[in-house]
Amino acid sequence: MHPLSTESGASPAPRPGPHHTADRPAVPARLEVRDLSKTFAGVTVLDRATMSIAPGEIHALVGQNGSGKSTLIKLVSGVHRADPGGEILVDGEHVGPPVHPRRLFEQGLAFVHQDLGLVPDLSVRENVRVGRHATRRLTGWIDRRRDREAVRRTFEFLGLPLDPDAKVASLQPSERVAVAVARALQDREAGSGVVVFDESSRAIPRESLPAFYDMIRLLASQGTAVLLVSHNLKEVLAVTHRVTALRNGRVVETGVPTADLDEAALTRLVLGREGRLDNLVATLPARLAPGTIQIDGVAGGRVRDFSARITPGEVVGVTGAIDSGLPDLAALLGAVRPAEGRIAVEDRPAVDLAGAGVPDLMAAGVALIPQDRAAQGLALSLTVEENVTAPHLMNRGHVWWTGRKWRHDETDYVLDTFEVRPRQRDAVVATLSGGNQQKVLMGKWLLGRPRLLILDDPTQAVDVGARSAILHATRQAAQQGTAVLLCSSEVEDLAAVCDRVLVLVDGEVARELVVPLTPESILDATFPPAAGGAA
Ligand SMILES: Nc1ncnc2c1ncn2[C@@H]1O[C@H](COP(=O)(O)OP(=O)(O)OP(=O)(O)O)[C@@H](O)[C@H]1O
Repeated sequence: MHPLSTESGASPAPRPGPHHTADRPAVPARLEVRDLSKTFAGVTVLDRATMSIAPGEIHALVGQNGSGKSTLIKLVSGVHRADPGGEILVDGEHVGPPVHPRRLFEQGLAFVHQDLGLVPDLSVRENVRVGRHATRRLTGWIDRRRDREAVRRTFEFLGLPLDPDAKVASLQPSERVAVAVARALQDREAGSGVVVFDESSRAIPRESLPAFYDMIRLLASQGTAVLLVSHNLKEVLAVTHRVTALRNGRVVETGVPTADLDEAALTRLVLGREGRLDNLVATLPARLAPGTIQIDGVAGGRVRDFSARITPGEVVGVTGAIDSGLPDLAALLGAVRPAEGRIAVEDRPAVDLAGAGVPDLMAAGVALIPQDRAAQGLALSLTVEENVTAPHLMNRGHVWWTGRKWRHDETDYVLDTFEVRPRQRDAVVATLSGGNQQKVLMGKWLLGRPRLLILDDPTQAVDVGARSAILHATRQAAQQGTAVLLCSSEVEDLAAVCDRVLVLVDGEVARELVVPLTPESILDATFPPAAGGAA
């Protein structure tokens, strides 16, 4: 088995202990939610959700973008107040709603969000103990020695020998997750509590995932319950014991044993229909158009020298390990980060990235669909229609009027192509779920028919159905003459849509793969087995 494949972290966790036996009283669920509902402005987005998790269980919460997963988590964590009528119990004790953060802490409910909420410049000790520092009795000063001891004990329990004085910025991604977990679980007995990982694995590169899964299994083996919110169906199948699926705000199935599911069955559970990821290179073959896009000598961050030649109509993938420069590349090419290098689009004058900004690239026909959609891609306080049509007003509108029909039509096209939910042109983007925001962003840039489209991990945070729609739209954009550069570590995505894949090593293109591509061939070229050393 490949040391870095998802399977390397994939042996299922031991099953949690039985809920009750003939000679022992029934053990209450570690976490139980009963009939939790949430209504925003008259719209019920979660409707009487009920589920329970046993001590020692790893439970998955799955569902399409906008199905209500985050809303359910936010009701349990007290970020949102549930509609009247529901109940949250931990170890059989009522904890809300309303939920008080202090009560959650006492009951051992801990939440690890995708961004982890750590301060990179502070030490492990400072991050873990913030708000809970031990103080000296007489002076009230922070007692670093006691803090350090408390942190060391917590890491012992997690099986990780982390130095409490190390800066968080210097840690591996999986170690950072451990710091977030340690902060959540400190001062608590081993085996107690519930840890909710809300799409946390998105913060972790592929090569560090096995270590993260091992930590989850260790927590569960000690009796802690784990709730894993995830769009990654392979991860759900590999790591969890049971699954709860939400669809349109309702629990459609709960407590389904993962052992009874395969990827197709889990996809049906999420989507309510089949959702196979086709090989789009075969179904939508390349239609190369005349012209060339030449990228030369791009450098910045860990990227030392990236050059590529792309033909309009071609989808070229770029991949690499976390330290290859891949995470920096799209932002450099899109002039979002300071960069050197040049991009020449067909016969237009080359854009010098050293002096260029986003408007220069847009004028040259280059569009970047960034990862950080809130900071770089979307105006969160505007509506879907305003976001989708804003970049095109100058082309489609008129000096005196902006036109309404084309704006409605193009917004409807995006809403339908990507199945954005809710399907409302006037929905404020901030109120959409994360995955639905991603779909709006993709549609917004595809409508502009760019000459070069740079995609930065476009399927992160999207459900299995939207992922297929996004990859389909990518291939279609290429067929209409756009040159596409897809920067991604998702080997299934790359294999499904790319005509070629460039592999970055140490900031330079080290290998080039051509069709036929498979996830395995891309993985092997990215992490050659001889290199070994899985995390
Ligand atoms: N503050 C809010 N105001 C109005 N509607 C909201 C608000 N927060 C969430 N919603 C709506 O509630 C629904 C459920 O959103 P939620 O974020 O729970 O989905 P999700 O399953 O977590 O999606 P994703 O997988 O994309 O993160 C969506 O239709 C969303 O637009």
